Amino acid sequence: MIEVRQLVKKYGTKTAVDGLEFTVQPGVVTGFLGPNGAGKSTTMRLIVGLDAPTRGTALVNGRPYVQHSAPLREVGTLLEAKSVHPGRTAYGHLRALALTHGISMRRVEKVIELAGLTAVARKRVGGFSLGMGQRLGVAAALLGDPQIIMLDEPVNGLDPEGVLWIRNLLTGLAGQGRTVLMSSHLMGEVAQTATNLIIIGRGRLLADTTVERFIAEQSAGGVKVACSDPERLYAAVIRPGVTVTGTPGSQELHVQGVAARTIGEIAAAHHIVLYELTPQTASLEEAFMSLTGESVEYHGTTTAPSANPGAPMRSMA
Ligand SMILES: Nc1ncnc2c1ncn2[C@@H]1O[C@H](COP(=O)(O)OP(=O)(O)OP(=O)(O)O)[C@@H](O)[C@H]1O
Repeated sequence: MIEVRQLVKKYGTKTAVDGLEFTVQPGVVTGFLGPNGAGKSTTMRLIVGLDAPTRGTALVNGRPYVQHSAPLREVGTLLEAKSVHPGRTAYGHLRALALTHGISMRRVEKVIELAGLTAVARKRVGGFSLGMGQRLGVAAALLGDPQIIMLDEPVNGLDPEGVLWIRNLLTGLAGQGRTVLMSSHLMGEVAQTATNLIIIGRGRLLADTTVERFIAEQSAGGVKVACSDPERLYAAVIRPGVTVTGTPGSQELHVQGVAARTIGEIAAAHHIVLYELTPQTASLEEAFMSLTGESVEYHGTTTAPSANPGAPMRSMA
């Protein structure tokens, strides 16, 4: 378990982490999200004692990281600024780490295999691709067979096979009861891999929830309907509290305030053929954007094209 309590980190006048408070539970993968500069990497560095907090505490398995006698066995980390000597081989790097932590060479072989690095284990790290470097970083994180695994952007640079490997690896580790915290900017990946979510913006906690609940809460909702006679369906479903939008001439309607099941029943009762009946849920990406819009520190200048959501169908009443 990771427990972050009233954590603050200031760099001069800049407050990178501003009173964060959350717990990362064992047994599930927790996604750690936030816009650029939100304070994710700083928080992770504070958790493993690479930086000292200005105030507050970060505990791993009940103690500050530095107080563990064999921290590599407690917490495995992949943080962005991983420095591996380019002249070293993957095996040499892991072997050196293992020797300083009393870890067996059998375990070194095991993590090399687990990370899919067997074919390149005796090659120099300087010639590794970004993806191979990531795999080596993950192998190093797993070396001590830790109960807590914390990975900053683990799928960065990985090809689709590598992304799938990380997904299965992390869910497998969580399934063994370990605590897994991963940061990522790839929302689709987080949605597929994580169960819990911690979202921060400008160093503050914005949400401590589950992926499912977060998407449900942030979704505008409604039901997309395509049918043989939208004007008759409109007349059949409309009542106070119900909004129906659509474009005249189109078979599609967007209905808010009536459950999909009820719309289906109404359509059947009126002998209207339904071609589509889809409850609308936001993607994690859309939900994230709607929550963090205010907290984005670095804005681009591109304007998104208009979504043209369609006009309310008052004229069809
Ligand atoms: N050593 C440092 N000195 C000064 N400011 C820093 C330092 N490290 C981080 N910061 C600042 O603290 C804020 C949080 O940075 P951090 O790297 O933790 O964010 P992040 O959420 O990991 O961002 P990204 O998604 O871009 O990696 C940023 O404004 C950053 O510029």
